[in-house]
Amino acid sequence: MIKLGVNIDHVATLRQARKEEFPSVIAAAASCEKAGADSITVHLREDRRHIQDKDVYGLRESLRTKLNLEMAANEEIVAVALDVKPDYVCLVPEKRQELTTEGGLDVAGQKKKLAQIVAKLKASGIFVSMFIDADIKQVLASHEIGADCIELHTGKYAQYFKRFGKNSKEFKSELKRISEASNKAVGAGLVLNAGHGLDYDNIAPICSVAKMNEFNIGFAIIARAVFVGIETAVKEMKVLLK
Ligand SMILES: CC(=O)[C@@H](O)[C@H](O)COP(=O)(O)O
Ligand SMILES: NCC(=O)COP(=O)(O)O
Repeated sequence: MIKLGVNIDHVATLRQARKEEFPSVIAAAASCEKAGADSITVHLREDRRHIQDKDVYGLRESLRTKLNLEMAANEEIVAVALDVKPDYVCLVPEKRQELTTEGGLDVAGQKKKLAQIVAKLKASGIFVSMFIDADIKQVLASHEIGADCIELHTGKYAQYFKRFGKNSKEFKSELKRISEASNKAVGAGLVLNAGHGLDYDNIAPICSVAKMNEFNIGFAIIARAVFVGIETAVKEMKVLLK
């Protein structure tokens, strides 16, 4: 069964709307774990639009499963990661003006810088993942710089599912691209994860990708939780990963 990492950024989005102390990110994570989440993902952005440093430190103490910290490859955030020591770090691209993550990290274009950060994180016992597009060049570069894992960006997969439909040539071509990048990653000994824009409608086709380790899913689960509660929303997604 493919594991489920739940990204709880948007519990913090709601809290930050009023700069309140509730809804609690710590309590949300505990509910996700109770419902069967295999890990909890939070994205500590440079602009702190949702997750705050205190959330990351609090989750480090409170989680029973694993803490996956998504972050940009910058000095300030790397220092936080080295202090918190999450189980996993996933290096992602960030642009302040972006609504959400728009693409994968260009690992191939900055190998020297990223290799140094990967080495520092791994020396602290942190498992390092690279958030990349389904591009063989990026997969090979991730392996070259010593990453343990890749997380394939499924934003285009989700867009094409919605815009063209699962039987369209556009969607099938993107799923094929994901499968090819996945095979290359597994062949290189990388752990294979995927995420971004995955939801209850589009999750089935990507479950067929061989050796998929874990999906990181956030927005769709938190949106569903508004109506059914977070435990039910997580359980409903877990069932789809069987
Ligand atoms: C990297 C990725 O696709 C998401 O995990 C990321 O967290 C999206 O950023 P927001 O959560 O700020 O939308
Ligand atoms: N890395 C993907 C993630 O953690 C969640 O992305 P989304 O489901 O909120 O789009």
